[in-house]
Amino acid sequence: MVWGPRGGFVSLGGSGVLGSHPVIPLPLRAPWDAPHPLIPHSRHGTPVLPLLPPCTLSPSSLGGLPVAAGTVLVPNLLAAQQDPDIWQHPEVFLPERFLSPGAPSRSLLPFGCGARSCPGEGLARAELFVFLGLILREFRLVPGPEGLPGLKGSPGTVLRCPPFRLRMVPCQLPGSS
Ligand code: HEM
Repeated sequence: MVWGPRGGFVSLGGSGVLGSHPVIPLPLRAPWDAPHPLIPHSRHGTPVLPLLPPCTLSPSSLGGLPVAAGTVLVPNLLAAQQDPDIWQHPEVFLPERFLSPGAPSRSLLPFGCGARSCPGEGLARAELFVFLGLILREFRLVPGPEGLPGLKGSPGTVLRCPPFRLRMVPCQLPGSS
């Protein structure tokens, strides 16, 4: 999440763009002039849960193909979010991709979709916004000598970011002494 547009850093510490209240209110907008585009992107490209195996309870169809009851389907969210037909340069951290009017935001599926989509999505988004906002406001994030890890993630049941070192330098907010 410390990757900034085009591989640089996101660092808002000390800029005052996120206000100075102890708690960042949700309606507050990020400096890219749209509601926190970092949040969709923080899950874009590398969804936390890349593979989910639901099972059909009754006969159905998918893309015109019949699916028998009891079939285990494995939708690949990772592949969907890296589909080059929908996303330009899906491997690159580009939060501004969500700002343009025609942005394919509905193709972003970190929380799944349909009847079984994640019921915790609202809470997760709110938490991400508040905690990420606070961290970015209060600290300047400086990478260790090894630099930042790539954006691919370590495969497993959940897709994890490989370990890396980061220094969190407290920032002086404008107006505070
Ligand atoms: C960044 C955080 C989170 C991510 C990326 C995430 C992602 C997902 C995904 C992809 C699914 C499967 C959706 C599907 O099958 O189509 C799911 C299901 C679920 N999530 Fe989350 N989730 C997050 C946070 C949470 C939180 C905070 C809660 C609860 C407070 C939660 C509760 C659930 C539950 C109960 C299900 C199962 C829904 C069902 O099978 O009907 N999740 N989540």
